[in-house]
Amino acid sequence: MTQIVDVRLRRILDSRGNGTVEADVLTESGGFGRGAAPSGASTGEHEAIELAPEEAIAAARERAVPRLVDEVYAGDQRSVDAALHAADGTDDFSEIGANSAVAISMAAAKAGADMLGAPLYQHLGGAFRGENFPIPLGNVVGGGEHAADATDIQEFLSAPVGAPSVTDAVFANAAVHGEIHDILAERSIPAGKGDEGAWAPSVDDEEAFEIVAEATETVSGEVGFEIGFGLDVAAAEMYDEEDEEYVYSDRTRSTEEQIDYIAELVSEYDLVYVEDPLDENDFEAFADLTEKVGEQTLICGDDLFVTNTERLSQGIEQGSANSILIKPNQIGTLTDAFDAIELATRNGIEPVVSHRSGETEDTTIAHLAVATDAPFIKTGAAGGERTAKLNELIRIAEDAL
Ligand SMILES: C=C(OP(=O)(O)O)C(=O)O
Ligand SMILES: [Mg+2]
Repeated sequence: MTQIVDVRLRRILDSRGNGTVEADVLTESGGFGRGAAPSGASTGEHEAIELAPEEAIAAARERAVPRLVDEVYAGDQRSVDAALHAADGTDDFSEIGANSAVAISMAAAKAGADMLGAPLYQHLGGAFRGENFPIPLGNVVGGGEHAADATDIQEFLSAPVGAPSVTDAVFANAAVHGEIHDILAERSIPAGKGDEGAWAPSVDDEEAFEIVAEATETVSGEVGFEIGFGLDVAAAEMYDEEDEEYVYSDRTRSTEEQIDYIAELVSEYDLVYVEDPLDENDFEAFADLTEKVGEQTLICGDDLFVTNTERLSQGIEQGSANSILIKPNQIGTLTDAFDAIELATRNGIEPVVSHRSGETEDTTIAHLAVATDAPFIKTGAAGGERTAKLNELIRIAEDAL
């Protein structure tokens, strides 16, 4: 019933106005699924390879489509993703592009769900998925690779950890985003937005901490539940490999100083989450920091792990982190993303399902987070390609009751 009979690929726009790959998968009995690849700006060195969309589409048409059409069932996700790996033949999707692979993988999952008449989260998670909903981490102030002349730290993330429901949490993050707009106006600080819709004011990190702490406290008082905040430092982007130091606008920090700095920030601001506080190849420094503050906060590996089970296994062995970011396009298929989540969960590592800075209206990650019972999802606070996922979470929560 779910045998794939057609795969169509096209180039569409992403939220940065760049081209990306969209896939349609059709099945024998009329099932239909559509998936679109996101794209990173602060990409990890060890991610699967994104090709130019035209190149990825041509390669996938030649190598992957013949292995899928009349060969594989869309309802059997592991077979779909195994066919994509076989078609590519490398370990980083450098032949067909991780952008083609992830678009097809997500489209096939949706076609499978369509045929079964189940919502995607149900198809992926099955009857025994958990009953929890992810807490959304909302990017409210940012800079780094996502905005010029703004903060050194890439993302300041509102974290409504006390929200009674996913809907309350989504609206709380939007309120924090709005409150920050007001604070910036009061201080006469002009602010455009970065790639993910976060405010990108020309302030130093210290002032950004002050503003985000004030905004989360104010909104928390208004809504009556706890809203903390966290960071994506994206430290690999500021690490100078030759001089072995972290380069900030106003100073540099050695690895030891960076560890101490982050530990101080965790205590001072009660941070609930810190992503990529250190360089993407420094499993050891990550372990030192996790040893120091892992009881108080989540130390999350994004560029460190790149959703890759081999790198995650090394991190587990060395105690490098207690959380992992999950980005399906970093590894190329939903199966690989699921395997990373499963390995993490089995080892007490909290998975955070995540968008990319370049996004589309695709909502697969909202379903993936619910299907896998992930405790967090990072998918922005405002902006159409971000609210696509947040609004889908609200619908899923209503549907799942
Ligand atoms: C979402 C992120 O940014 P990008 O997609 O640019 O890697 C991130 O670093 O977590
Ligand atoms: Mg990151």
